[in-house]
Amino acid sequence: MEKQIVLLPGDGIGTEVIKSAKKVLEAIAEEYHHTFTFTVHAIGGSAIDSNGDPLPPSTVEACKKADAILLGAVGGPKWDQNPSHLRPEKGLLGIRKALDLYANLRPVKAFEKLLHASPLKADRVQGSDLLIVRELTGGLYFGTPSERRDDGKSVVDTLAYTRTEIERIVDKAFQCAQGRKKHLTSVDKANVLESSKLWREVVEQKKADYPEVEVEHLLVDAAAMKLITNPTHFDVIVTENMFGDIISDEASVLTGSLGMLPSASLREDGVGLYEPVHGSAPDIAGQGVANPIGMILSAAMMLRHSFSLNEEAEAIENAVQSVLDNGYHTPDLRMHNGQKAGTKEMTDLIVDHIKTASASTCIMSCYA
Ligand SMILES: NC(=O)C1=CN([C@@H]2O[C@H](COP(=O)(O)OP(=O)(O)OC[C@H]3O[C@@H](n4cnc5c(N)ncnc54)[C@H](O)[C@@H]3O)[C@@H](O)[C@H]2O)C=CC1
Ligand SMILES: CC(C)CC(=O)C(=O)O
Ligand SMILES: [Mg+2]
Repeated sequence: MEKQIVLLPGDGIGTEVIKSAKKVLEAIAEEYHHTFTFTVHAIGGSAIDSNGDPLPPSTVEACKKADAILLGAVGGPKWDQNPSHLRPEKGLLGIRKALDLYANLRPVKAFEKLLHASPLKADRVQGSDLLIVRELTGGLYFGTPSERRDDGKSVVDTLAYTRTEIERIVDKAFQCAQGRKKHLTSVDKANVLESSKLWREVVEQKKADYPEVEVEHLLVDAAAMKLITNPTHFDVIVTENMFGDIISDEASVLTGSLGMLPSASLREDGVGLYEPVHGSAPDIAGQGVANPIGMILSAAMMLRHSFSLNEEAEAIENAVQSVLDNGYHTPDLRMHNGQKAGTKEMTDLIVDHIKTASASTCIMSCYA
């Protein structure tokens, strides 16, 4: 298979972990006989520095032509005081909107070996396996007006959704639930917000189209509490943009680190951008210690969702699992035992495992 992949490293640890994903994909290409061609384009703070624009038109054009996109992370203190239109985050929001990537899938799975890396009690975390389906192109991050008023004495942000925008993300979540444990939790603030009342109405209406899926509604404050007190209660969670942003960082605590979580941002036709859930982590950038697993698992999601390469995606996931099972982990995972590894070492261990596993599969099939 031949595929064109656009890499958007961005800023901070984004530039470090994207190298890991590329290395892993190169190993997959070699072992499974695919041709992946990578081109690098600017986004975020580094694009402000190079092009005076957090999302240069050339980046958007390249992304539109690509078979899939991998993004590291954007942002950093250097650009924090910039005016809103020159913030790195505008680049990320801009590419999501430009490609209509409305469905953000954020799987959260507690690895057995890392149960003690979570500050939560291991017996609570054990067996956690949930999927957050976050609406990604509407809500507060995109509403207008969003501005200071009265010489800075007041301010307004706007939370707007159309029924159609809610319907398509709710449909996506029901479809995900159908392929999993058939339990859907819709998270909103329908006791206060009009937008949430419409959200709940749409979920109730869509229920009839997916009779096998059990549906519940939770208010976001209670959902945040239940997510860490009873995480195995959840299968698929569907929620609007900002609630999804917040509860997914919270859910990462189940895995031991924000650096573990991957994501896929999808358009209706399957076009996708894949990125870890974390940001540019300025506190550890440049030290070679960033956890590459969220980024590497995002590359696996790319293989599965954009290229239908399920076996190859599984090869990456199995390699990650094995390296963790062998006791290796980056320093963000607070473990009492095991072997600490940096970004490059973790990546090389994962690559080695992919190569060894593929070689042994070949030997077994040759003798079969
Ligand atoms: N998708 C994106 O590009 C995102 C960008 N940001 C931006 O990133 C910058 C920093 O934001 P923060 O609030 O600090 O969030 P962050 O996600 O960058 O970091 C939060 C904490 O988690 C740790 N962490 C995150 N990823 C890690 C990894 N792979 N390995 C080890 N530790 C990891 C960091 O060291 C930090 O202590 C800001 O400019 C923000 O706007 C934030 C979230 C998402
Ligand atoms: C620019 C932010 C909305 C990025 C973020 O925190 C996210 O998508 O998780
Ligand atoms: Mg976030």
